[in-house]
Amino acid sequence: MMNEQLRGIVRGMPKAELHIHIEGSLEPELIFELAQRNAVQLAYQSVEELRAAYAFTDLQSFLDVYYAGASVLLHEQDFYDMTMAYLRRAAADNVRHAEIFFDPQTHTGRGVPFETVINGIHRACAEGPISATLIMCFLRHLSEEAALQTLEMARPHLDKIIGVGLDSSEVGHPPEKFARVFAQARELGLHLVAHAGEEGPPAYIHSALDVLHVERIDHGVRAIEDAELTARLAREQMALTVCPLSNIKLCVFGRMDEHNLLRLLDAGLAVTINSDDPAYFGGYMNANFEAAFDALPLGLSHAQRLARNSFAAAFLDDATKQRYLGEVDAYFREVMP
Ligand code: HPA
Ligand SMILES: [Zn+2]
Repeated sequence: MMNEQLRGIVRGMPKAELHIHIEGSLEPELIFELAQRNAVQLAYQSVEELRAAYAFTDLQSFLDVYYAGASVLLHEQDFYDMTMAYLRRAAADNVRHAEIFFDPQTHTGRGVPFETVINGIHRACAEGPISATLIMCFLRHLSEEAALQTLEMARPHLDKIIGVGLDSSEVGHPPEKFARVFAQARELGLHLVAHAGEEGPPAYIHSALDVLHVERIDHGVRAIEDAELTARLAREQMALTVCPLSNIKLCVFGRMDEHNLLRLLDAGLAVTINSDDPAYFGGYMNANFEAAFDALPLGLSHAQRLARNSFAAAFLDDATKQRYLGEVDAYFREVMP
């Protein structure tokens, strides 16, 4: 258990969030409010009954509930309200900058127009209390053809996204399946990331790097099973966007004191801490930091390193990045005993 002084420092430090699915920030209360507003019938009778369904055994058991929750999003204002609620909550945790994933296919598959989704989310980012940019994710359980069509739909909106990512059911859907769509996104000058090594094997991290040419690995915790890969990730300072509470809720690790976050840091990897789907996994950024710091022997120097890593791995221009890194260092000079 960390001491209260360190807890205060970790809560107050400036940080960036690089792994947040905006649909995963939809709180049960807002799901019910939107269901009522839009006359959508849910399979759950109450907020309590919905929350009771948040007992996951693996990634797929979560995704089934997560896609059901997203079914209440119909109008641009719904996407705006969801995103604004997240940005306000992140600001309260001293998140200065967020790079937000969204899953257009979850909505276009239900007949919601692509522009309804992106315009609502983007307008909230433009008006919200913190800096925020968007990464469009392809659902890997669907075909590469469907991903290519989604990239086509995004073409008139390229000024609203900074990159593309890959999420949903990992095992059985390796990065190679999306080689052509990532090549096209790269041609368009978009940043590239992919979920890899959450439930999938280290081989998926290799192919995310070598076939898709990603610039960050989302999760990546299974890298540690491959010593050569671990050494490469350290050598290349390839950022991992680790999500501690997510990993426990989805049973990637049995308990937080078994999480390999500190082992990854000790191996020299560019680890960051993130919330993934905060409405479903028990907390936003500071809850993730506190859960990790409570269970693992992490100290002040780790806190500073994690805060620095989050800005260093962000898709920001160099001057902005240096300004945030300077802000982190100034904060730690101030609080250092
Ligand atoms: O943690 C995740 N993994 C894969 N897909 C997802 N979609 C939302 N969260 C996740
Ligand atoms: Zn994720």
